[in-house]
Order: sequence, then structure tokens, then C-alpha cells
Amino acid sequence: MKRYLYNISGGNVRSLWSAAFAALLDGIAKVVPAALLADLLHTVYRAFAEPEAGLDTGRLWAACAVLIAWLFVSYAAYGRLYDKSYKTAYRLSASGRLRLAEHLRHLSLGYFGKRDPADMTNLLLSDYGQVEHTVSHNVPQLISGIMLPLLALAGLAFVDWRMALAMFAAVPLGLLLLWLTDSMQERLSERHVRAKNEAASRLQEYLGGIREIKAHHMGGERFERLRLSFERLKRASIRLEGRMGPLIMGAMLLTRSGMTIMIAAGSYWLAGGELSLSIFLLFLLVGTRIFEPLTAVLMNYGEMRYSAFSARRIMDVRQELPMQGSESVDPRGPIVFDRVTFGYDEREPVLKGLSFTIEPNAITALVGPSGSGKSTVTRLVARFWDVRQGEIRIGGQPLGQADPEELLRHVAIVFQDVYLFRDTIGNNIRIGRMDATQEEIEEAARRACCHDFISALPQGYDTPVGEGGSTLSGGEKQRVSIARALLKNAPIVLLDEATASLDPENEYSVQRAIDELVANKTVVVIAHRLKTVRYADKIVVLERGRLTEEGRHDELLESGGLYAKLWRLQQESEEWQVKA
Ligand SMILES: Nc1ncnc2c1ncn2[C@@H]1O[C@H](COP(=O)(O)OP(=O)(O)OP(=O)(O)O)[C@@H](O)[C@H]1O
Repeated sequence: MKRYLYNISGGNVRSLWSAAFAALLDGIAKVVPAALLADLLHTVYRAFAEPEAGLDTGRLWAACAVLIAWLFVSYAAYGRLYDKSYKTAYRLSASGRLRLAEHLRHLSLGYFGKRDPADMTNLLLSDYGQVEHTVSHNVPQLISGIMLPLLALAGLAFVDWRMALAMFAAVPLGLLLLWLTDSMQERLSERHVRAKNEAASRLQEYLGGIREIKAHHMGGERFERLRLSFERLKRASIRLEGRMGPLIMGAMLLTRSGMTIMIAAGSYWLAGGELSLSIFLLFLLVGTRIFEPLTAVLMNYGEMRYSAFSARRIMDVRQELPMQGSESVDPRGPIVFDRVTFGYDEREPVLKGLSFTIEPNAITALVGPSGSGKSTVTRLVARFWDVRQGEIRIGGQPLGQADPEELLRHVAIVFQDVYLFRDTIGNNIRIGRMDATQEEIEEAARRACCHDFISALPQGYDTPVGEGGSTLSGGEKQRVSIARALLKNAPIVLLDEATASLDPENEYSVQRAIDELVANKTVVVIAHRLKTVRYADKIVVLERGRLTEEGRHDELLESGGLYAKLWRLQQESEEWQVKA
């Protein structure tokens, strides 16, 4: 229970107490009128049973007055419960989601490689939604459902311990049955969450790949995968409800059978003159009230177990260790790869004992066949991943000890695949430097040769772009990304195929923009077209994660190695034509 409350409150159990206390007050507020009603009935009954005593009207009026006063008390108690439970739930989930999103930012990208993106989306939306519902509805019910019967048992035992015992006799049996179903509930909940994630993942895949699906007439195959995932989800849902429903109903009936036992025993004692009618009435009326919250807890038990699983999934991510390191780096120093071995998957190294130096304020080009590890080198410089063996140092500081946040402040990156957020173009450029003025944004856009096309759009810089930049062409996205980097003006620049998707007309001007971006900076550039890197200060040639040669363009041509071969092949390919 302690662990459950800890997990669903995101480690902040105290935040649940005021809602729980309000739930308890609300529960008590609901029971008191039943006790008063029992007393009222007894007063009226006595007037008939003992006519000589007459009707105790004073007592009747007093009970009515207390009932009226109680209306206000219960309104206040319910209001407090409503306010506390909902506010606590929404506050916890809003701050929890933000905290988790912030925590994710500090994790290595390797962590995301291991997880399905749809699963992460589900975690932030659906799992938090589940926990939110539990905090707002189930936890207050749980607390009052446990505390109220306990308080009632203690109170009623003073009135008549035999009746109290009869009333609660079957409760342990109901709870025992519930406890026995626990591991089954956990297993079924887990399967259901998996099936739900799988369906979300397939759906995301289907929608994301809709262009390819249409182009390649893949409707059947993809649809089949989607259909199967929904089929699995349906089966998991039916299994969860179908197997747990009867068991929970059984536990509920067992618990409620206490009322029947109590009525039977009470009738017996009443008939034998061992129990007064007023006490019998009191137990009858209070009993119906007491079993209500307890039954509600049992009914929602499945939901609570389900949310316990969601909460554990959230806590597991929160306990994932963020990247360590607090040292500063000198971004003006050389970047040294010292016998670096790295693989995205531990068993398959992508870089193997790689050693070379990226000189400060110079351009280092990475060249090599596709898959040789060029982009991986740039990702390691930005510390998106940590190396497994060897060391990378910037200005003498090992990257493993560097503060990842601070390091990224010194690095501007233009990726091969540019991602634009669902926001205005202006704000997408502003990501480079959040405090940039509109003039600075426009200046960066001008230098990145994208001011003209942005100004021609109906809303100019305020034009919204679709998620991922889907409303812009590949070349336009690339130039927006260069504008971001220009705005950032960081001393280390990583260019991964920055001119890959530009037409010849734009390439010249963007190349000029890049020249400006890289002036007096430490630059690492990847380009498949060797023409664009022939003037680099150093060219590092990679093949299957190993360094095969390094030097200037002319030196490498002269040595006649892999670079010379790639150069020759590219020269030849430029002469190719599509023939009719
Ligand atoms: N996120 C990732 N997770 C797992 N493997 C990856 C990941 N990124 C790259 N790889 C693998 O690592 C190897 C090197 O990839 P990398 O992108 O560094 O090569 P590259 O030389 O830049 O290729 P290209 O020129 O085609 O862009 C490839 O085999 C690739 O499949």
C-alpha cells in the first residue's frame, strides 16, 4: 500500500493526505444522518409502543435541527473533497508530466533507441491519465472505504459488539479473495498495457507511413498489422474484464453478505428479546451507509491495480539515471578521439578504436562510404551518447565528465534530417537562441538564404509549419535549420549533410551562408559530395568504423587510397546521363 501510494503520487505521498482527509470527512458526513434517522424512528416507535410516555417532540425537533445543520456540514465536506481531490490530481499529473519530460531530456539518446516512441507517448498521456483518475477518484474512495468501516466497527462495537461482529464477519473473506486475485490482475493489466502500446505504435506507423503505403499499395500488409494489433487489444481487454469481473463481483458479494448475516442474527436476537429495536434499526441504517464506500473500493479495485502498473512504468522511467557530469569544457580547444569504440548496440561496435584530432578553428571533413560511422562521430561530439571504450576530450576535458547541458551550449548542429516543431517559422528559428529579437531572426534567415521564401508566405515569419516541417520542402527546412545555427553562433559547428537537399540554385548561396557560419569556428562537416569538402583543412576518411587515412585533399589524392577511389567514382558519376 505504501509503495502504491508512493508511486501514484510520483513520490509525493503528502500531497494525497488533504484529499484523503476530505474523503474521510465526507464519509462521516454521510453516516451521521443514518444514525440520526435510526434515533428518529426509535422515538416514533416508542410513542406507539408506550402510549403513556407520549411522543418526545423535543427530541424529534432536535434531530431535525441537527439534520438541517448536517446538510450544510456535508455540503462543505463534499465541496472540500471535490476541491482537494481534483486539484491534487491535476496538479500532480501536470507537474509530473513536465518533470518527466524534463527528465527525458537529460537521458542519453541511447535510452530512446531502446524504447518505442508510441510507448513513450502512451506513458506521458495515457499512463498519467490513468494515475490522474486514480488520484482524483479512487484514492479518496480507498481511504474513506477503509477508514470509515474501521471507525464504524469501533463505534458500533461499543453499542453492541455481537451485531458489529456479525456485520463485518464476511469482510475478511472478501478481502482474501481479492488478495488471491492480485497476481492475476497484475498479469492481465500488464498484458493490456502492452497490447494498448502495440496498437498505438502500429497506428502511429500507419499514419506516419501513409505516403509510402499509398505509393506502394501496401494497404493489405500494413492494414493487416494494424488489424492484428487491434485484435490483440480487444482480446486483452475482454480477458481483463471477463476474468477479473466475476472475481471482483464475488469479493463484493462476500463482503456485502455481512449485512445479511447481521440482519439474520439481529432478527434472532430481537425475537429472543436480547436486542432492542432501536439498536437493530441503528445497525440497519448505518450498515447500508458503511457498505457503500467499501463496495465502491472493491468495484474500483481493478482500476487501482491497473493504475498501479501505470504508476510503476512512470517511476521506472523517472529512476533511469540521467547523463552524469558537471565539468566545463573549453570549446576553443581541440576535440580528440582517443581509441574510441562505440556501438548503439553493445554487441555491434560501429566505431572501432578510432583516434584522430579535430583541430580548433579549422574545418575537419568526415568522408567514407555509407554506414562507415560519420554521423555517429558528430553525435558523440555532442555527447548524445557516451562512448563505451576510449575517450573523447574537448580542450583536454573528457566528455564523460562534462556537463551535457553546458556542452550543448557550445555546439551548433545542422542535421541531415531537419525537424521543425509545430509552431511559426520565426519561432522555429528562435530555437537557436530563445532571447533573439525579431531583427536578429530575420538577419540569420537572410544569411541562411531563407528570408525571401519566408517573406513570400502569407503570414511571413508567423506562418505555422506542420509537425516535422511537413509543409516545407527539404531544401527550405535545411535553410531554416542553418538559420537556427547562425543565430546560436556557437564555437563548435557540426554539419551533417547540410547541403544534401538543396537545388543547384540555392546551393551556392547556402554554401556562402555556411562559409559565414563556420568562420573562426571548430567545424566538423560530413558531405557525400566530396567537391564540397575539398578545401577542408583536414579530411578524415572512415571505413567500417575505422580510420583509414587523413590529410588534405591533394595529399589524399596522391596517396591513392579510399579517398582517391571515392573521388574518382564521383567524378565519373557526374558524367552519367539518363538515356532514352
Ligand atoms: N540510432 C541508431 N541506432 C542503431 N544503429 C544505428 C543508429 N544510427 C546509426 N546506426 C548504425 O550505425 C552505423 C553507422 O551509422 P552512421 O549514421 O554513423 O553512418 P554514416 O557514415 O553517417 O552513414 P551515411 O553516410 O549513410 O549517413 C550504421 O550501420 C547504422 O545502421
